[in-house]
Amino acid sequence: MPSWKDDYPKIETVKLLVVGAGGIGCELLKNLAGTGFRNVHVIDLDTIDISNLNRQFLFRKEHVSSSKAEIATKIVKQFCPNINLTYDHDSIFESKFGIDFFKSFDMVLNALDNRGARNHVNRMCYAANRHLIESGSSGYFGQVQVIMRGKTECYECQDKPKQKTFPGCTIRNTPSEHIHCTVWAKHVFNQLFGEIDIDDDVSPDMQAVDPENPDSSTQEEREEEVADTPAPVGTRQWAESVNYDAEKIFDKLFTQDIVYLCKMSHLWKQRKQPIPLTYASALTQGDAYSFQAAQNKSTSVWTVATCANVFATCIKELLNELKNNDQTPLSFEKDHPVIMSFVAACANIRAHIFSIQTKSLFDIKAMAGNIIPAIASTNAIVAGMMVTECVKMISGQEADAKCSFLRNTPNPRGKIFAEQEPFKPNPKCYICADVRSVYLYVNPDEMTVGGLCEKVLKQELNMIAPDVVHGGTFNMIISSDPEDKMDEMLTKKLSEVSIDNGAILNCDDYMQELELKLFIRSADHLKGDQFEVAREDTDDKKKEEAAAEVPMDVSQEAPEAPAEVPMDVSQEAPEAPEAKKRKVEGGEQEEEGPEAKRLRTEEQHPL
Ligand SMILES: Nc1ncnc2c1ncn2[C@@H]1O[C@H](COP(=O)(O)OP(=O)(O)OP(=O)(O)O)[C@@H](O)[C@H]1O
Ligand SMILES: [Zn+2]
Repeated sequence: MPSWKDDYPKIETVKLLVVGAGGIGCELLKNLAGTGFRNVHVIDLDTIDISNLNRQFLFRKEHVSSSKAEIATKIVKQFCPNINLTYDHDSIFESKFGIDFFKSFDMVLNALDNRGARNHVNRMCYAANRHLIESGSSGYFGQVQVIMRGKTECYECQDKPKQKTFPGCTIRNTPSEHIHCTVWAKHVFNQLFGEIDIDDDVSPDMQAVDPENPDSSTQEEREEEVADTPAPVGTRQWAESVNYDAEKIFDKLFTQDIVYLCKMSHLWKQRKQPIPLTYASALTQGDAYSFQAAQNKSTSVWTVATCANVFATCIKELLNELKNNDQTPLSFEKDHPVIMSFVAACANIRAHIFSIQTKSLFDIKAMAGNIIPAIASTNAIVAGMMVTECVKMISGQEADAKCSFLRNTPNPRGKIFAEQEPFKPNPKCYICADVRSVYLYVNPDEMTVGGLCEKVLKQELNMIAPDVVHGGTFNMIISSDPEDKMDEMLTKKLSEVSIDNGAILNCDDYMQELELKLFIRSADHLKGDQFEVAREDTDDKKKEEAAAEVPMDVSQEAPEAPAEVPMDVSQEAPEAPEAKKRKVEGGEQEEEGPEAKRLRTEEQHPL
């Protein structure tokens, strides 16, 4: 039987790197082997979880807890012994996977599940000048993006919508939906056992103005309400002072803090007041199942008494885990039964207190882990499209390469599968443009150098080990070399190291071979480490727009119709690109980035 190999002989010689051996990765490896690819290396950091077995078909029950990359390699080799398939059980962020490593492959295929890793591979492929095929799926939505340096958009050319965040005061003071309680419970977990982030405080916020009724109280009234009550103490500090006694922690979180909240009467003028709950009374509310018994009831809603029991057991278990790990902070992991049960119990008790419907462990896990059901057939179609594009790209048909989308409902042409030409690179992209710049809006008297490093450069801009030099003073502000001993510098406010409005910072990430300029713009309304980033200077943009504006009465002409959008992708007309800052912290949901709106393809952008 004729095979693709006859028409595309390069299939047998090219070397491919596959990053991720999960839902899409398993399908992809099987397809590559079946198509005749002979040289493939796969990297995955994870081990097989029982919940993967329904769709990651290379894995069986006996493989649970083994390396995904290792087992995928072993099983593919069983049905395709000729393949030279090798693996690493590691994170793609490891320094051993540097630019030279990427250069040792002809092409890279991503089968990842998070933006940080995708951004990183995008940068490495850009620096190594290797084509990349990106993929993603989310329920019935699937997407494949072809990325060719200098020819197409890169993965980061357009801003992507941020994950939904909630105002801090809703989480701390006035939850109205279960998700608010779940977010709060995750913060409680971090406060007690994880890395403390001051933005994740869980005690009542007495400064908070009611977000839904901002005029319902004055500052004086709010201070008056709680004048005779000492402000709540930090959760970790409290827990340590009572030796992590579960009952006492329960009573602080669900009795004392709630009593304090009730005193903030302006919050309860138009909504139901929460009802404080003691540990002793919680144990009397319904059947009290043990932690073990509760695990078998993951799809039923636990009683308040069961939640209290689970809460207490989990505190003991997590404290032991902390001790056994030399006090290394724990991090939230939805597949860790004790952590997840703690979060579920805590969220449900809070929901109960605020008269919000409680939920099952299963449902809370989906919310806490942002789980959208993974569908095997979506992954299979996506992996199939990746191989099709890969074959085109290795065989001189780059011009025919397409981005493709799978939708959950047919488009106006009656299709659920759509293809589109890849877009040209965005000249304002801070990864693939010739001049790379980012405008950073901060309050230089409040943001610290440490905040700049962790929150802006690492978390927002996904740098791995940034070095930063002040463009005016040439002083080193941040160093990736621990020998430079910059600890004291990290505690300084930006203004103390001459980073004020107009300053330019030269940032460099050695591993990603990424250099970019950070233009500082002072924004006094921002507090602490809050910041906003933009691809262009929004002040200049506004001036340009004002200068270009035609006085209303001079032109009566209708605005020009916008350029056509490829039919298959969207029937909506594109909106004029607009410079919009993205608010990153501070809680409000962010606006879409400038060009993200252009095509209105967000529904089809699960990547
Ligand atoms: N930095 C990274 N380096 C290597 N592999 C990674 C990295 N980040 C994520 N991955 C891998 O990418 C794969 C993505 O697969 P998938 O989306 O099916 O996720 P999953 O964890 O297997 O499933 P689920 O999230 O639904 O439980 C995972 O196997 C994950 O371990
Ligand atoms: Zn780009």
